[in-house]
Amino acid sequence: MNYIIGKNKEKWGGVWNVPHISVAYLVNASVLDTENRIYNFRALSYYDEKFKDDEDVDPDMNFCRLLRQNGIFMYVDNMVEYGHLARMNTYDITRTNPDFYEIKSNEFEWRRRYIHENYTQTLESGNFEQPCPDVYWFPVASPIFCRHMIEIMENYGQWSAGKNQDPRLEGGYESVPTRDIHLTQVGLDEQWLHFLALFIRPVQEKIFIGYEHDPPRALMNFVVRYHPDEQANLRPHHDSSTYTINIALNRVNVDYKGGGCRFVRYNCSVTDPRLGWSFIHPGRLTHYHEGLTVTDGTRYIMVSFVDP
Ligand SMILES: O=C(O)CCC(=O)C(=O)O
Ligand SMILES: [Fe+2]
Repeated sequence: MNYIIGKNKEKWGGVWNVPHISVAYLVNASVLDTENRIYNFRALSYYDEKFKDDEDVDPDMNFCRLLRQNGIFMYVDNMVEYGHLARMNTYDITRTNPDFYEIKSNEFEWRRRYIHENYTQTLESGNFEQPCPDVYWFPVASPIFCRHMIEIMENYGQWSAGKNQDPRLEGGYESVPTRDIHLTQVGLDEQWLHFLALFIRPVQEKIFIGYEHDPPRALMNFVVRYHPDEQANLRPHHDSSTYTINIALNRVNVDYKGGGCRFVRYNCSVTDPRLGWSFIHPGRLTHYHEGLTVTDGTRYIMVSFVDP
């Protein structure tokens, strides 16, 4: 009912007196006044002497029955936006930043919290900045996205050695290794594919016209950590991707100095990445590129090789 009416508020908006409500309600505190003991607040809907041993009594039914018996009216109201219920059954509180894992089950909240405030407007306008030839740049991740991603990785803590031998890979060998953590290691790989399909694919289709691959595939999704004493840069290479996503998770000249990405063929560097903005560029042939040296602090980026 709420769905149908919600779409036609002018015509159908109102407040209805109803005999039964469930799941979510606003209750005037006086109704639950413990002095009057109409209901026992301790067990709210369950408590009723008569049914206290009956496990089959539905809590909603019993609660509403008690209200009716005591002459307390119940209403459904679609005139005011009170919010909505998040799904909690998928929520895994053993994770660092469990909200971040909820992109599929609580997409509405996820989007509001983790997507950059200018993402939609940029996508709709179709005006994407192009700092180097066929390297485009767009806002996608909110500052909280960036912080939560770094926290998830640092909390997990098992950064790779940045060596050629890499037991996480099928062949056991990475020719251009970074010090990184893969999303599979923190249980975010499925969520990431959803993120690519929802938020990256529409941008890609507007920029590289005629390439349509739905849903996008990606096996290599990882956060790189650059630090002068660890890995400070990345030598020129191609990515094993049709296109690559590279999101800046922290701020140049605030969190680190130096860094950035240079495209060798065009002798073009982007040295002023913006927090939560992503590059999108072809992975092979023309876009031979390198990670420039970080001279101070720690630089974090989220990289994804899409359609390998
Ligand atoms: O440091 C950068 O921005 C480049 C990273 C990169 O090319 C990669 O991880 O494949
Ligand atoms: Fe790369």
